[in-house]
Amino acid sequence: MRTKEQYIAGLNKLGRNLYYKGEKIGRDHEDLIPSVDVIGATFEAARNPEIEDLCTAVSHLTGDKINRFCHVHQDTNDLHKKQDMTRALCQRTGYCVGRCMGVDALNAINAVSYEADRGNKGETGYHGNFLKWLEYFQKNDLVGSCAQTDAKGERLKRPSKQIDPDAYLRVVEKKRDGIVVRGCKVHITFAAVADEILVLPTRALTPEEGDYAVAFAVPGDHEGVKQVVHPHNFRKRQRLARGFNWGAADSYVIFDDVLVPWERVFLCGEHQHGGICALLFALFHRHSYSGCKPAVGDILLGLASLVSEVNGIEKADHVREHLAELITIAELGYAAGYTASSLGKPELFIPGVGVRRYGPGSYIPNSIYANVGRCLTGDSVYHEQEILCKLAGGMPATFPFEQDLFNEDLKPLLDKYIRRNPNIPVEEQIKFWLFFTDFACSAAGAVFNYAGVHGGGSPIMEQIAITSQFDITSRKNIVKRLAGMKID
Ligand SMILES: Cc1cc2nc3c(=O)[nH]c(=O)nc-3n(C[C@H](O)[C@H](O)[C@H](O)COP(=O)(O)OP(=O)(O)OC[C@H]3O[C@@H](n4cnc5c(N)ncnc54)[C@H](O)[C@@H]3O)c2cc1C
Repeated sequence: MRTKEQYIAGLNKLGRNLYYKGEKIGRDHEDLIPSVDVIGATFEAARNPEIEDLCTAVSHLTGDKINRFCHVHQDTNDLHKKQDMTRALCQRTGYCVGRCMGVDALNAINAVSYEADRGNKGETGYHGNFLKWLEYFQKNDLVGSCAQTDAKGERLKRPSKQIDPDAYLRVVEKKRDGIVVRGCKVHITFAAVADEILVLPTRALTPEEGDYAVAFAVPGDHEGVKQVVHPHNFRKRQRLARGFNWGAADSYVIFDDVLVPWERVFLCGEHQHGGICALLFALFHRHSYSGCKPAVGDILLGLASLVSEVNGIEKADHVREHLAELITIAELGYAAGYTASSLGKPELFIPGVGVRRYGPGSYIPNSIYANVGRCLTGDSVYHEQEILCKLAGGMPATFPFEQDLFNEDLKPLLDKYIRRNPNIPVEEQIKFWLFFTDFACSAAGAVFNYAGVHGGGSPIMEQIAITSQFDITSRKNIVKRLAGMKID
């Protein structure tokens, strides 16, 4: 396994294909440092005796000890550990830990490449390609990002009905040495600081949309790949350092006629498997959300509880109600993920087919529970913010800048007027309000809320997943029986 320093050294060897504010930048740009530190924390955790059991696994390919973010889940215990690792690391860094997109994508592709080869009666070698790539990925302890979301053009039109056929990434040419792909994947988190980008389809596809059914992996700086990067960082600090300086960076990843060698192609043309790959990545990712969202819930609860203390209102009745609500959302999200892990099997619900054994025996979380947890917690994001806003009052919106807090003319006056609870030193109150502002009332804070609602799919997508596979008929029959009605 690599150290954080080795990861950074690897990043700095990548070619300059990142565009930011009109310039080409290196991966050592100062606005990417918080993102690098977040991913760096996943390397440190794998070597930390306190948490290494959660953060490492034994490779089913080589028997080597590997970072859990590179692992294919072999049993329900692996699913539980991924969920708990995600919660623990998000608590440590203060928000998204970034490496789950890669592990979720590789687990989806592992199963889909196997099934596609089986469907093709062994005429394709997708799974062999994938396992070879996976061994390289695990041995070198690489960081993967997942590029699923396409530009998508007109929302109500399918890929094949778009005016611009490149609105969804597609294969434009098949050559002897590889495939040529064109398109743009948007909002790709941490792609700028990842070693590898795993690409897979966004949606269900029809037989004439085989060119869109493509999955592959390329290095982050692969020839023809351009990334337009948007970092989300907190306001810079000079004097009052945070416990962890969290940040993220999302990219528009443009594939400008990119040649992908055949050995890195894991699916190419099988439209049903393309749709299943989209669904399966979303499922693994919604399961990861049952780890990260409860961690964000832990931070929201800490903020709500501390802000009540700082404001001296902790004994007020409405505070108890709000704290109970925050705990309920986070813990129900966790419980749903826990159940999804416990009920995990090498099985998948396939729309129009039903539940069937899927993949080479690796474990897939239960889809109903992964989806209901994600739906509940994603839909609660702005309600949680409303609770924080009600408890905080207006302070986070107008809190003075750090330079003013330390200005010698102003410091005694600001200390005097910022102080609320006499039992908490004013310096502690200042640090608290600065962090509260970062988290709940900043540009980066606003981005997290969008990520909380849409990451892993908008709530409507979970509602479709839930209602399309839940046995609603049997519930109608319960009522019919109780009501004395005829059951068909
Ligand atoms: C901060 C952030 C990080 C992300 N990270 C990643 C990542 O790492 N990798 C990745 O692949 N993706 C990532 N995503 C993308 C995320 O999965 C998408 O935002 C989500 O799936 C919604 O897609 P969209 O943004 O294109 O929304 P849109 O599809 O534009 O949705 C906008 C509205 O249109 C509606 N709509 C869309 N299509 C239809 C339709 N056919 N019929 C009816 N209504 C429709 C939607 O319900 C919604 O109300 C990230 C998103 C965010 C915000």
